[in-house]
Amino acid sequence: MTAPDTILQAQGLTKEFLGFLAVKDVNLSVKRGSIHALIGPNGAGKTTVFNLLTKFLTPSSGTIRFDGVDVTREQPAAVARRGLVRSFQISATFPHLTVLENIRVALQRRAGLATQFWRSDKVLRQLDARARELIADFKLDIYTDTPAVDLSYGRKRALEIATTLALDPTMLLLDEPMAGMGHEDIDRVVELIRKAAVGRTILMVEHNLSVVSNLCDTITVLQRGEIIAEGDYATVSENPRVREAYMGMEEA
Ligand SMILES: Nc1ncnc2c1ncn2[C@@H]1O[C@H](COP(=O)(O)OP(=O)(O)OP(=O)(O)O)[C@@H](O)[C@H]1O
Repeated sequence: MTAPDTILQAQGLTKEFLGFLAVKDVNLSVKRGSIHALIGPNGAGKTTVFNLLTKFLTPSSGTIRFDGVDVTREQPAAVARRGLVRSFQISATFPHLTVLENIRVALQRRAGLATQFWRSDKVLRQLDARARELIADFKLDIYTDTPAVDLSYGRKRALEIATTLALDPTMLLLDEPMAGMGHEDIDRVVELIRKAAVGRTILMVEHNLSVVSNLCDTITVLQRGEIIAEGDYATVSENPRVREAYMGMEEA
């Protein structure tokens, strides 16, 4: 039975690749409205769990329930329609479209208008208003008419998150949102994620422990495919198994 405040629950999740157990009997509950991180040293199985949860991989055994529904056998697009959306899954940005055009395309997809450009001016004007709101939320105003390809790396990630939010997901899964970013961009994206989390649940795989400590309510630590600790940052960072797993890796 799933507790009502649990939005995503994996039970006994296992993934075997040709005899190698990359994920072993993982039981994970994500609380509705929380920002939850999945961390662990290289090769711990984070990406595999992430791909299992978003249905990009089929589990060897175990179940996944989202919002009270068993989605273990569903296709990625079907779970995305239920509101469990992986950043960059549906919303990859188009490099030669401007910021406004990229967000408009995502909003049109959500509204089911992607192939109906003949829709009334009124509907398109409403989409434009929402697009400009998202652009302002993400502080991309001065880049409204800039092609995505000309944005800095951090702003490109901001645009990608904005296009994902245009789909208005209930739960957002982010795979290493800070990868390859400098300090200034990291601070900006942390704020964006905090904003994106209002009224939503977020699960992220992230290597940057200072980001995790500052942003996440719950942290699940994986090592060799198994959960070795879970709790808030203070709790997991004091756990001897976690300290051992991360020994000498704090700055990684
Ligand atoms: N398609 C695959 N076939 C075989 N082995 C795989 C496959 N995908 C992942 N693995 C193995 O499963 C283990 C877990 O990999 P995974 O990428 O999930 O770890 P990770 O925690 O995301 O690591 P990183 O932090 O380095 O990205 C690794 O040993 C990896 O080599």
